[in-house]
Amino acid sequence: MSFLTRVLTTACKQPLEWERTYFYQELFACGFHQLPKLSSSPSLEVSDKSPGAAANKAPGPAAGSGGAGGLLEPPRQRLGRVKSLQEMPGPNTLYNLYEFFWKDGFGRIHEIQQKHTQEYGKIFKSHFGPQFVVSIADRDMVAQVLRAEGRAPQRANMESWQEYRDLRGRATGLISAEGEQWLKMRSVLRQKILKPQDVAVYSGGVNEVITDLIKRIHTLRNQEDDGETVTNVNNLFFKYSMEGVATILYECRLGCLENNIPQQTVEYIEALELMFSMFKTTMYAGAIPKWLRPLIPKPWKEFCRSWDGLFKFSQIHVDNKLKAIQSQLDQGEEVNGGLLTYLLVSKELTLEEIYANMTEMLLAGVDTTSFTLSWATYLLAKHPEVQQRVYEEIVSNLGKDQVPGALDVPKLPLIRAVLKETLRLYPVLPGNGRVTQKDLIVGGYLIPKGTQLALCHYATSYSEENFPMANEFRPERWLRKDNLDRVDNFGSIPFGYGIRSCIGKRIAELEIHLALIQLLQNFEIKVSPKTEPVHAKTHGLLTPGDSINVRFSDRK
Ligand code: HEM
Repeated sequence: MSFLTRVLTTACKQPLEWERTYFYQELFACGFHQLPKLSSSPSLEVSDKSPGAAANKAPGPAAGSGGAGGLLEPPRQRLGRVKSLQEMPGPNTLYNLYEFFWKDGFGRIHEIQQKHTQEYGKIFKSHFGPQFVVSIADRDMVAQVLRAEGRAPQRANMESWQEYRDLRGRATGLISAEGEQWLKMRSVLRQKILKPQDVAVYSGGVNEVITDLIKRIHTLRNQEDDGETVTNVNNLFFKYSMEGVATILYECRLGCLENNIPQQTVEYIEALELMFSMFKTTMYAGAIPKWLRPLIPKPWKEFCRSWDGLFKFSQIHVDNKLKAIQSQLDQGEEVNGGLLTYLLVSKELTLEEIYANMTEMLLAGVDTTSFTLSWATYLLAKHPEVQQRVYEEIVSNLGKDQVPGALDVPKLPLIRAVLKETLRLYPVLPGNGRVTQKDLIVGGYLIPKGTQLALCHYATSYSEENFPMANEFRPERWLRKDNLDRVDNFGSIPFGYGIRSCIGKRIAELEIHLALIQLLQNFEIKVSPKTEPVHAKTHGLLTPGDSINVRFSDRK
């Protein structure tokens, strides 16, 4: 999902102006109403908190109900002087070019966020040649920006994605669409996968995939001398995530966890790898104007080749489903199924839109989930005492063998806390982007409409103000002491927030929670002597920089 990093480097673009009618409706649907009710503030669009001040409060929902459209002028006497972008600190262009192109900054975007926050404060500007980005690394300011969003927020300039789709006559999916087009698709898809109860029906299918995952672990560890180690566990979780998400999206099995993976699936994986391997080339290519493509054709050609592969794969599976539905209808049978069946039968989206959304959701759903599972496994192996507590919680609620369903997960707050803490320490998307759709005053600066914002989630996740002992793995910090206790925190919003947040959040949670529960029921996960401390690197997403090798010892 290299769209994130494109966000960080693409140019400002003038967006459309939107009203904000559906914002809270969607916000509540996303379950984010549990976020802290925070202090009152003159309006949603303004915050008088200086960047350096302690971040304990963010503008509250009530404040957000203020009108549609442009900047609500703050009472000047409260805000003091509103500063211009010229006055905002930040690294200069030359330094950025040196850092990114010479010192391989693209692999360290997460660390650079932290470094720049320390050097320039919680709001700073950066230039990448002609491109201009305002970075925000403060949880209150992030909250302010996201809560002020209109009805169709613009994530970033997705020009190259759009160009490919125009070239091939393809539709846009949720990730690449904007404006009314995005709103239409989002309102269809959100009805089917945005709430925990929507995805609970997929527990059975996901559990079948987990059975195969466990079989695969047995096969892999038997190939090792110690009979326990699985090297580069991310390879395994990649296959699990792909199989799991395809079970939900395509309503079929792909065979990723078999010894011999079907050719079609192998080709898809190659296309996906190509998409990621060319991440850096694409970044460099972003700076190359179109007229130079005849001279430097490779990045654009590879980009198109990879998208061709991804679209082809989705199209095959969507068409298969369509044929199956048609034959059921021809025989007068009732048609039942999941998301894809619903989309094909209801015709709320065109066939091209269905291809595009299936392609983009699969792209968004595989690596994100597998990296998170890899990190969670790594952290549990490194913290046996935490693992033991989680295991005891599972055994006392479900026993050693009971296969969990989605409805069991709320009984296991620690497993949920493990996922939240994993995503705090390793947010798969270390930052996110927005293009402002109206003038805003943030951190005392006037940010004009059309400015590219980078929301620095990695930096806020590691801020001691937001999370005491931030470098430590402490899942308990996410446990609620009582019903009134609020543990959600804008410092860590790994799935984003509000109307344009991750639509696959509930799918990812289902896949990860159920897999972790069954893994712990079956195995004690231990660090392998083959594993050095693993550091994160940015490669489009925040990925493990080295192989994670773990031992899966049978539970006695
Ligand atoms: C641990 C796993 C995952 C993480 C951490 C994650 C995180 C994110 C984030 C941060 C965004 C951007 C939100 C924003 O701009 O505010 C996003 C968008 C998106 N994600 Fe996920 N994601 C995960 C899994 C999935 C899965 C499993 C799917 C699909 C089945 C998926 C589909 C999408 C789509 C389609 C979007 C674009 C939504 C839109 O623009 O309306 N994601 N994700």
